[in-house]
Amino acid sequence: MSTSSSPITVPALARKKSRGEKITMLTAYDYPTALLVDRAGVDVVLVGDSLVMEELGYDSTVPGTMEMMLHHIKAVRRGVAHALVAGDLPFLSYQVNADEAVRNAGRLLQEGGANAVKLEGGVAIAPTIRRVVDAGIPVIGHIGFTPQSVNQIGLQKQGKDAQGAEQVMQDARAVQEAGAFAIVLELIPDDLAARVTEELEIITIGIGAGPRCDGQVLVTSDLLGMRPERAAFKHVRQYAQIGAEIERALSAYREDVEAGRFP
Ligand SMILES: Nc1nc(=O)c2c([nH]1)NC[C@@H]1CN(c3ccc(C(=O)N[C@@H](CCC(=O)O)C(=O)O)cc3)CN21
Ligand SMILES: CC(C)C(=O)C(=O)O
Ligand SMILES: [Mg+2]
Repeated sequence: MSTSSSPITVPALARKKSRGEKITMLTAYDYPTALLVDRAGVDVVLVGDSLVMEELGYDSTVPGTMEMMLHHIKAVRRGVAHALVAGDLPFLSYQVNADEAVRNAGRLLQEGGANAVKLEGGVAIAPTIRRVVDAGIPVIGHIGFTPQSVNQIGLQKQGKDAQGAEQVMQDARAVQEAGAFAIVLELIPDDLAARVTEELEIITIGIGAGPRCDGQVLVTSDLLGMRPERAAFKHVRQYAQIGAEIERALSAYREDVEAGRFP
C-alpha cells in the first residue's frame, strides 16, 4: 500500500523488505528540510547526530548532547507527516548504563516525537539495546564505522580483513538478537554488507556499504552538495550543487545592494 498517506510504521518497513522493495532513509535536522524529505517519499527521516558536524560545525559527533538532539528532532517532527522519524542517541547518552539508555531513548520519543531511536555498537551494546526494546522503543542498530568512536578507531573502513569481517558479523547478529528492527551498516566492504544482509532477518541500511543492502541512507546535505568538499567522500553521490547555487544567490544580492540595483 505504498500509495497510502498514513504514517509509515515499523511493521510497514518490515513488509516492504519482505516484498523485496528497497528502503530509503535520509537525514533532516530542521523543519524545512523535513518537509522536503517527507514530500520526496523517503521511508525514514533520520535526525542523525551528524547534525553536530553538519549543522553545528563541530569536527566530530562526539560533542553531541541530548539537548541538541531534542531541539532538532522537535523541529523535524513538525515537518514530517508520512515518514518514520528516527533520532540518533548522542555520545554518552546510552553508553554509561542501560537505565540511562532507556531514559534517554524514551525522551527522544516522549519529548522529541521520534518513532524510533538509533544507537551505535554491536556485541558490547547489545544488552542495552535489549533493555530499550523491552521498554517499547523501536531500535535501529549501527555497526561498522561508528562515528562516535572516531577517537578509538579513526576514520576508516571497517571489516576489511578476515578478523574484522568476523567482528562485523558478530556485531550484526548481536544487534538482531537484542531486538533491533533494522541496522545501519556504515563503511564496510560491499561483499561483507551483502553477507550480513543475507544472514540477518532485520532490515539492513547501508552507507558506504555497497548496493546489496535492504536500504540506503545518506546525509541529505551531502547529496544536495551543500558543501562542495563533501563530494570527495566515496560514499556520496551529489544530486545537486545547492551550496554553489546559494553562494551565487547571496553574492548576487550583495552586488545588487552595493550597486544600487536592489531595492
Ligand atoms: N556530512 C556527513 N556525511 C556523512 O556521511 C557523515 C557525517 N557527515 N558525519 C557522521 C558520519 C561520519 N561519516 C564519514 C566520515 C568520513 C568518511 C571518510 O573519510 N571516508 C573516506 C573513505 C575511508 C575508507 O574507505 O577507508 C573517503 O575517502 O570517502 C566516511 C564517512 C559518515 N557520517
Ligand atoms: C550517517 C547516518 C547513518 C548517521 O548516523 C547520522 O547521520 O548521524
Ligand atoms: Mg549518527
